[in-house]
Parts: sequence; C-alpha cells; structure tokens
Amino acid sequence: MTIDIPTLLLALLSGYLMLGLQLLVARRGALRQPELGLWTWGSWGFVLGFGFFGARVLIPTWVSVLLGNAFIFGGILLYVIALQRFVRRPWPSGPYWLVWLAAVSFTGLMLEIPLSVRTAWLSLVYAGLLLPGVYLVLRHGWGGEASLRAVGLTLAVAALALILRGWHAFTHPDQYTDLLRSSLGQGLTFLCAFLSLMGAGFGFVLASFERAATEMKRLASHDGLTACVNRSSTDDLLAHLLERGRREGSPVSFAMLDLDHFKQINDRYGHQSGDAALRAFAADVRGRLRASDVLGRMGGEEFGLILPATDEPGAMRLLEQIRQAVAALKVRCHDGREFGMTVSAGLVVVASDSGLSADRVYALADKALYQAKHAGRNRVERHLIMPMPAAAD
Ligand SMILES: Nc1nc2c(ncn2[C@@H]2O[C@H](COP(=O)(O)OP(=O)(O)OP(=O)(O)O)[C@@H](O)[C@H]2O)c(=O)[nH]1
Repeated sequence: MTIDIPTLLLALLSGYLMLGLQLLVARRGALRQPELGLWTWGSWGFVLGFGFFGARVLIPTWVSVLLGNAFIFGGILLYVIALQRFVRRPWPSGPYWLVWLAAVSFTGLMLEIPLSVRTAWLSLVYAGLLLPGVYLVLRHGWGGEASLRAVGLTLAVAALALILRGWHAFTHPDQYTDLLRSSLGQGLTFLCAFLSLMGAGFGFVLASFERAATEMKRLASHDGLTACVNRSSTDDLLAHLLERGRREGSPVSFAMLDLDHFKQINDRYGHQSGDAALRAFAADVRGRLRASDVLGRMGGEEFGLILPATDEPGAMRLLEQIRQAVAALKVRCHDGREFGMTVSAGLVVVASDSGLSADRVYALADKALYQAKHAGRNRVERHLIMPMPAAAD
C-alpha cells in the first residue's frame, strides 16, 4: 500500500480551507472569543502552508519550501498561543530557548540541504513547538471542557508522529528525495501528524462551544456583575432550603442586605464605581460564608442571604461581622479617589416547624430591613419566627 502524497496534501488543504472558512463565518456571529480568533488565523496558516507545498509544480521549489514551512510554523504557533489563552495559564517554564533556536534555524535549512535532513529537522522543530501546547492542555485543561482533552491527546499524537517522521527521514533518507514522492513510511507519518492536527483544529472549536454553553448556563442562574446567584435562583433555593430545614428539624436564617445611600455613591463617584462597590461587597460577604450558605442578588443594591442550619445567635454574629467588615471596606475609583459604604440588614430566623412559605419569609425580612433603615441604617434588625403552636384537639 502507498499513500499518495499529492492527494493527501489536497485533502488536508481542503479540510483546513473548510475549517478556516467556517470559523471566519462563525466569528461574524456570536463566537467572538479572542482565542478562537487566534485559532482561525492558525487554520489559515495551515491552508496557506499546504497550498504553497502543493504549488511547487507551479512555483520555484525554494519559494514553496520557504513559504510553505513559514505558514505551517505560524499556524502551529498560533494554535499553541490560542491553547495557552484558553486554559488561562502562564507559559510553562522550561528550556524555551531550545524551541526558539530550532525555530530560527529552520530558515537556514531551506537552503541546499538534502530533503531527508530537512524533513528530519523540521519534523522535530514542529514537534518541539507543539509540546508546550500539549503540556498546557494535559496539565491545566484536563479538568475543563471534554473536547479540550481530545485536543490535547490529538496534539500529543501529532507531536509523536512528527518525531517518528523525523526519525524515519533520518534512517531512510532514500525515501525522502522528493516531498511529493509517495512511500509508505513517509505517507503514514505525514498522514498521522497532519490529520491529528486537523482533529485538534475541529476539537478546539467544539471546546469553545462547550465553554460558551457552560457560560450561558451560569449566566442563566447567576448575576453577571457580582457572580452571586440571581433572584429567581435565590427564590428556588430559599424554598428548597426551608423545606430541607423542615425535614431535618433545623432552623434556617434568611437576611435581606441593602447598601445604604447607594444612590449617593453613584451620583458622587459614578456608576462604574458603584458597580465596583457592588462587586467588592459581594466578594467580601462571600468570603465569610460556609459552602452551604447562599448569597443572591435580588436586584440593584439589595442582596438575599440564606443560612441553612443556622440559629439566631449564629446568624446575628455573622451579620454583625459583615456589617463591620463592609463599613471598613474601601473602594477605589478609576481616578484614584477612595470611598466607603455601609449596609443595613433585616434578619428572619425560621424555626423548622414554623410552616412559613418563602414569600412570607421574604416579606418579614423586608420588614426587618425597613426597620433597620428607619432606625438610622448601618445596623441589623431581626425578626424571630417561633414554631407554630400545636393544633388543639
Ligand atoms: N452602579 C450601580 N448602581 C445600581 C445598580 N442597580 C441599582 N443601582 C442604583 O442603586 C440606587 C438605589 O437607590 P435607592 O433605592 O434610592 O436606595 P439608596 O440610595 O441605597 O438608599 P437606601 O437604600 O434608603 O439607603 C439607584 O441609584 C440605582 O440606580 C447597579 O447594578 N450598578
């Protein structure tokens, strides 16, 4: 069996052309992630690279070799940078100068050097360029999107195939007298290396889709500004946790928290600083909660805090800590000015057998909050719900 190299080149060229075109079209729509942009240009690098390799029947060989390799080199580089951005990790430390040395030296190899030596060397250079990307995905992207795992594995196969191709070219120079000459060893490794690069090409697009879908799911239940759960999720969670408290015989505390005179903060320091204050407040409060507690943004500068299995002294202690911490918090405006804020809270402690609905708990917490505002703000007011008296026989 032989694998016809010109046909293989044509197949790769058309495959990358399709990928590049589809990515260009997709990016005009909702898929605007910058790393997908890098991937798109990387794919076009492969289109041009394979195009120049195939065009050697029309253009001088040295032009085909130089430009073909330059574009493939750029394509691989853009793929690896896109992977690094995708996993949001710094570059791994390591002997990077080796990769760059290899990359720089590749232009010299375009000259009058036997094809087998050039093939061996370039295959190793390309494998070396792929390895940081493989490392980043396998080390830091493994727990994320399932499609990214497939990208890491296919790139690892590509790197391995390129190393094998380098070794094969070195040990069988007679099979590498012409790039377009078909031989089994040359064909198989070429096929394996570039098909796995292509698999990674499509895999990365799927991983980007996967991430966008996860983000959409998160946004459906969370507030984009503060990363707290949103109003409707808080409603559901409160009803669920009240029911659980009832079953388990434990009290549930619920507090409404409202930043004081927030309108003045917006008016004095600007809406952006107001947003920064909301983010700082939410982050500070979240940092004080147990994993089972829930902080929801009910709207504007109003938050709902659900504390399962928490009695009145425990809830009061936490709310008082929050009140003091918020009063000590400093937020910096973009012009360098700093400002502070205070918060008022209305607490309801629901005994396990109170039989109260979530709506009623909201109303009572709201009432306690109103009392806190009325009594001068920057304070916590509480409302205790006692167990329902046993029904008379
Ligand atoms: N920056 C920013 N401001 C918001 C956001 N949502 C609501 N606000 C502002 O929050 C302010 C709420 O004002 P009010 O309801 O009068 O309450 P307040 O000024 O905090 O007064 P008290 O609650 O009585 O202490 C309004 O000016 C809203 O525009 C937001 O997402 N970002």
